[in-house]
Amino acid sequence: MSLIAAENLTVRFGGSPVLDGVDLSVEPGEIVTIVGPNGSGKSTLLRSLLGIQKPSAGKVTRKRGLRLGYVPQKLHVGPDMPMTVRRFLALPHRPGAADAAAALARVGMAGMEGRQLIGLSGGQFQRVLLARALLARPELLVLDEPTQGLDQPGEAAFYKLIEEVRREYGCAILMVSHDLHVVMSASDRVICLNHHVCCAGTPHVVSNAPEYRALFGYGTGGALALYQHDHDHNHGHDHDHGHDHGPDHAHENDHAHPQTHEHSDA
Ligand SMILES: Nc1ncnc2c1ncn2[C@@H]1O[C@H](COP(=O)(O)OP(=O)(O)OP(=O)(O)O)[C@@H](O)[C@H]1O
Repeated sequence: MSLIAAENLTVRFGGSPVLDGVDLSVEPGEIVTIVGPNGSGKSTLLRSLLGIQKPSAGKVTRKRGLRLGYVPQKLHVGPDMPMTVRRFLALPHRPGAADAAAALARVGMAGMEGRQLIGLSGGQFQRVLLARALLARPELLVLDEPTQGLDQPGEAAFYKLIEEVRREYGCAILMVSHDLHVVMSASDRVICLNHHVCCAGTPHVVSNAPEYRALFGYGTGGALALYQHDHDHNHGHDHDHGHDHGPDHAHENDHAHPQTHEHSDA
């Protein structure tokens, strides 16, 4: 049974629909990524699935008792709003100290409970948002452009973390992303949205679809094909440059280098 499904989902804010007859489902354990141009309705689709946005037509079905974790696109914390990581993790439900510590450790932020949110780097803040979402022990983790504003190593490290979380928690992941090369290496399924579903399927299929190419161009499509990546292969050389980047950059560049390998599990 699907964890979540949209059927003929339509959302209008006045004029022409922002979402028009969208069908989508997420199955247990899979990573599904939504790509699409600016304003194509990606966030609206996530908000509809989460129940924050009411559809004009169609319906959303969730598995009964579905445990959801949500990492929003942006969260502005101003200097006039002092808040520690510990307090932030307690919104809206206060976790036990051990659970909070474990969630922070899982995202590479062990012992950071007492830090002020305002003092965190972009990458550290994203990790705290992820830790907060993990406290729900989600069966489905929903992320809206989780690496916006991060540099490329930070981005690659964050996606690697998401893959690890998926493995450990066995949760499905539904995300919106603009980081096309990472999307293509880290997703089981890609949905290309432009108010309606233009095309959907494995990264390989989508990157070669004419509908996708019409939106993103041949240049990008070519680059994406290069980025398709076998998760299990050995690169045959060491990507660790011999210095410690700290938690923000605890990457091995696994998904940051062009590879000519085809995706083995696509
Ligand atoms: N609550 C709202 N009221 C009116 N219009 C809205 C509302 N929410 C979204 N829109 C409009 O719907 C369209 C799609 O917005 P949405 O944020 O879903 O797109 P997106 O694909 O996520 O864009 P981006 O890639 O820029 O984040 C935009 O034109 C936006 O202005």
